[in-house]
Amino acid sequence: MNCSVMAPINVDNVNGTKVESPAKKALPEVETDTNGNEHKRYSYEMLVETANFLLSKTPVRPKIGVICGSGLGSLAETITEAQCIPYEEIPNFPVSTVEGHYGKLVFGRLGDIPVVAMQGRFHYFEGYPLWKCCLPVRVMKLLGVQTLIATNAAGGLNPNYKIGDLMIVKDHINMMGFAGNNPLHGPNDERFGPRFPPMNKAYRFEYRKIAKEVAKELNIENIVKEGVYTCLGGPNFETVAELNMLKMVGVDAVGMSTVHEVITARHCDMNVFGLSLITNECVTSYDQDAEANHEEVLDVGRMRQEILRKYVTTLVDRFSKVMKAHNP
Ligand SMILES: O=P(O)(O)O[C@H]1O[C@H](CO)[C@@H](O)[C@H]1O
Ligand code: HPA
Repeated sequence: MNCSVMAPINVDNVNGTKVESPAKKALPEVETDTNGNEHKRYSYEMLVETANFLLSKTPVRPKIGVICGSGLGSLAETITEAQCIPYEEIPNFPVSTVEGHYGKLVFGRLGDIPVVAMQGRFHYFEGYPLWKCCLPVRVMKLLGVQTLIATNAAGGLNPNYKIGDLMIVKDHINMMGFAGNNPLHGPNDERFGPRFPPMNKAYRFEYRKIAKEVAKELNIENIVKEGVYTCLGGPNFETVAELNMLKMVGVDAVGMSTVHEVITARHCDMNVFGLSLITNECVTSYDQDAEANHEEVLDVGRMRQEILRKYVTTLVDRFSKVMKAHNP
């Protein structure tokens, strides 16, 4: 990736009109509903402003969006004709505070497919409410993105998983949602999606099937697994008792992200593929001496960067063919 930051240009925005790129400014994050109750959230108009700003900065019209997990930012380095926009310059965007998350949006091409990648995501433990963590997903939707590839680093709870394995996410358990913390909490804006979105097909079956075929073609099927992911609030790693409870309810990999992004993406009818890099073994016994740590997470990301780049680039190509077949 040779990242250029281009001068602002005037292009069609999501409403089909010409826009000037505005300087970054903070907009109010409070909306009042029909009963006069105030809710902290991004309004549709704020997100349109953010999308229009981005469209005014780049001629790329992305069809696929990639969220790079912890230590997986190098995924975006395969992007050609890249234009990087730091989060600090984007109206309404939070900033990344976690090591291994650069804090840039990268527009360009993977193969010949126009894409946008987040080099750095937002986590709840950084102090951002879930609706704020998920702002980029709705912005991607407004940019024209139809498919979201959400990657993450995760602890392997399934005893058959080894450090460095890749887990195709088959499903998730929304632990934070059990306690009422959901990115869709609050008034629903039908322009994004329905009040009660179904979630039983969160991770597109067709993409999971393709991902298994591609794993065979690339000769990495021995490290590619499929399983259930859960997100906890973090930032602390889990206790032994917590991990054993999660194991009992069918969790294969544990992290602190992704679930709320996927819920937001499905709410606005994006197709989703989820991929976890197993960066550490979850400690499920009091006899084990190991302790999870973020350095190891980043190291394993570096160790697997070549394979991940090749795998994700190939998946983008195959997914785009499916998208064209459904939407000629
Ligand atoms: O989910 P991503 O962003 O990949 O990061 C994972 O890695 C960090 C812990 O090392 C946590 O932020 C966890 O969520
Ligand atoms: O073991 C883990 N737990 C939670 N989040 C994580 N992110 C990477 N590894 C882990």
